[in-house]
Amino acid sequence: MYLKEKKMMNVEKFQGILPAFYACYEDNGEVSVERTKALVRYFIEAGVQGLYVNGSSGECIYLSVEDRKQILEAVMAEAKGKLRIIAHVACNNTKDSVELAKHAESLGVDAIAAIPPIYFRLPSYSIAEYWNTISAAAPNTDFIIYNIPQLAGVSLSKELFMEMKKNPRVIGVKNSSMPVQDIQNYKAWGGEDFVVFNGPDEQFIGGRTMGACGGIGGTYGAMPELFLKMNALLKENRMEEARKIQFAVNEIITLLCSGHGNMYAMIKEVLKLRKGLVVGSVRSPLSPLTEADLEIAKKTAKVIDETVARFA
Ligand SMILES: CC(=O)N[C@H](C=O)[C@@H](O)[C@H](O)[C@H](O)CO
Ligand SMILES: CC(=O)C(=O)O
Repeated sequence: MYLKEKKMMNVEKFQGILPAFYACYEDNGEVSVERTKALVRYFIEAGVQGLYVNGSSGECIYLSVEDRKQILEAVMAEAKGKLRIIAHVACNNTKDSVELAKHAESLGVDAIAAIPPIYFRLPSYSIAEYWNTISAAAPNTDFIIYNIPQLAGVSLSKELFMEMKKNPRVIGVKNSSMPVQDIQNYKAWGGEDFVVFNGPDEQFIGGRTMGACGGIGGTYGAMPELFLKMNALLKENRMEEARKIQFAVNEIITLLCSGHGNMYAMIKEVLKLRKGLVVGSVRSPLSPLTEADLEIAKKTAKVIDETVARFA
């Protein structure tokens, strides 16, 4: 008798809490390798399952191809073998995206991901061709579709989904649309081992309940303890307790968004206050914090600490 090695299911492999990684800058605004590595170490210590690198929260839209390579290299240097790494590689033109896809594969990431091309409203077949060309540039790496219609201006229709399903490397969708039913649909169309991540942090428990195996989120980094706790409670079917945390988290997200400066600048300040991590501010045209925002950051950090002490 022999033991046949069981291949790990994708829904197991990508289970859990995968914070969207933030761009880390020097004080002069250039990408910081050291600060990037320090942020990775923070996430490892926090006990998250993986990271989503160079996505919306990573300010990908304002980074150069070189910046993005540098960030991913720094992340992989710290995280390889310790965290699942999904590299978002879309650049709004096929050529640069292909370059980043090849680069990501060469570093051994667990998956690549891409938004659709923005600005011009392209037909579905152009979007499919864009994604498939990117995927073909990383032929040994799984591909995840990033559906974020409110920002990208395109939503992942059934037609486009079915076209993409023909590509065997397409294993999942990171779904940031607001209807949680989209998650149910992608699961139903994708099949048992199709991975769907919840996008909107404000409805994490909703997305998980509708079939998401995990979440990728822009605010997880400010309070990973709370998302990890919600996920653990959901696994034990302790919905009432998870809901209490979700409601508290949503108040925190409202605070994070209440400054004059951009939410990611607020989160980075909160990281400094809570954990002593210095990762710089945000890149223009995103606005940095004002003096008055610093007070909001202090209040938010305090609320997070109190909420963690209460629930996690
Ligand atoms: C639109 C957007 O950026 N969505 C992110 C990813 O799905 C979320 O993680 C948000 O950052 C979060 O829900 C805060 O609104
Ligand atoms: C999830 C998210 O916010 C990102 O794409 O970075």
